[in-house]
Amino acid sequence: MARRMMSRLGQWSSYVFAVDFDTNSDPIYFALASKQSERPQVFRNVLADEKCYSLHVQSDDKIERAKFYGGLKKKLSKELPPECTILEMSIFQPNVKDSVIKGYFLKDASKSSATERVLGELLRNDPVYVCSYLCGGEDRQWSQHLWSNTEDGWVEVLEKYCVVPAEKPVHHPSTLSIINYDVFYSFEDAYKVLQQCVDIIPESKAVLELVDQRLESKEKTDFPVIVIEGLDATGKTTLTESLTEALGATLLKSPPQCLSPWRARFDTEPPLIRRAFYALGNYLTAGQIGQEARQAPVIVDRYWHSTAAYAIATAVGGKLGNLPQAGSEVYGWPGDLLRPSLVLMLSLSSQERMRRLQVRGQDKTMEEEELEANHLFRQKVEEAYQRIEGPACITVDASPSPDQVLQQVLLLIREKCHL
Ligand SMILES: Nc1ncnc2c1ncn2[C@@H]1O[C@H](COP(=O)(O)OP(=O)(O)OP(=O)(O)O)[C@@H](O)[C@H]1O
Ligand SMILES: Nc1ccn([C@@H]2O[C@H](COP(=O)(O)O)[C@@H](O)[C@H]2O)c(=O)n1
Repeated sequence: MARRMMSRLGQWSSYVFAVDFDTNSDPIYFALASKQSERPQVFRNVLADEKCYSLHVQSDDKIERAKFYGGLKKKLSKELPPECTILEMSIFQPNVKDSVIKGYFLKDASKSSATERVLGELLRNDPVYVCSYLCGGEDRQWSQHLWSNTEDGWVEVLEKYCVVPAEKPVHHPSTLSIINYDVFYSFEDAYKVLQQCVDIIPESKAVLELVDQRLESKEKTDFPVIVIEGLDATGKTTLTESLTEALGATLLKSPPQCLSPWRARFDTEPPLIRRAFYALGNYLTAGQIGQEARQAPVIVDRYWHSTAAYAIATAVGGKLGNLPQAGSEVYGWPGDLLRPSLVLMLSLSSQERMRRLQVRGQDKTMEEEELEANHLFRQKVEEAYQRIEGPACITVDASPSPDQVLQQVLLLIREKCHL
């Protein structure tokens, strides 16, 4: 296993390592070299005398990688000593899509050998490779030592590399693997992921059978299709119901009702699988839209913007500025997904949204917990919503009363859709 990794790191000169020591600042970027660099020390100010390690998931099967990585942090948190800090880490080739290898960097302030024991077990049993980082010599330089397990189960240390500074890349590494890992831009790409999950997630078969029976959606619809978007508790359900009545429209939602039996199951899966599920939900809804928009206007509660915005905001680590720039291909609309006539995004102050959440009193999903706890995540979702094109969303102030919001939206629809 480690030998295979060596072949991968054998090209280490083209790889950069990124460690997120603080989500509010840039990662520490470093590379590996056969000899020390005269440039400033890499880990100065972030490491003292802790023992440091890294582990990365390595498998040619992206489902296996996603599944194992999805459970790895929980496993490490459970088995490592509490004094061991777990930091996000990635190895990547700058500007090379799909080159990211995700993993963790461990700062171990414990005095025990528990961490090495846990890492040795992982190396022997799982698709990972493990390295340790040592600081030595008069010049206090850091070096990376690759582990390999031997036939009799011991861990030996293979060649070492010098840790040297690397330039900050143009794009944050987390943006290099969004396409077809966090967001799917074609039916086929999403479908393939669930096909590969049939053996490990039996529910995938039932979802695929439903998707195989989906209605074909036309590019153009006879009646307008209006999508209502927004964070949780902004008033989408309230507005879509009143809009449906006011316009004599048909109300649909994504994911569609027929996927409800499996939604909670796929919500527990890593992004690769979960987002493929929601992407297929949009295609199912698109088929229903195409059929219903022959007879009447259609109102849709969440659609592509929700799927892409939450996935991008979840995938992109660190600062708000790490989001791909507006105009990036990640904000594009799938070429094979029905485009609505109008997308309205309900906007609300955090305070009012939290009030409405509390008044509603429903259980919060993990994502709602994250939105509530993590201001940075909420900013990324809202910013990603605004950058999605094809069509872009129009922001609507959702703070007035339900009826005032309804009247405001009816005016917009009449203006934009000539209804
Ligand atoms: N314009 C409004 N003014 C005050 N309260 C509102 C308004 N619209 C909705 N609410 C209330 O806010 C709460 C959330 O509304 P609603 O369920 O429609 O939001 P939502 O966006 O569909 O939420 P979620 O996406 O989490 O399902 C409900 O208690 C609802 O009665
Ligand atoms: N088209 C969609 C709709 C939803 N999602 C994901 O589900 C989350 C919660 O949706 P609720 O309607 O239950 O609030 C949402 O935050 C998205 O992560 C999606 O991806 N695509």
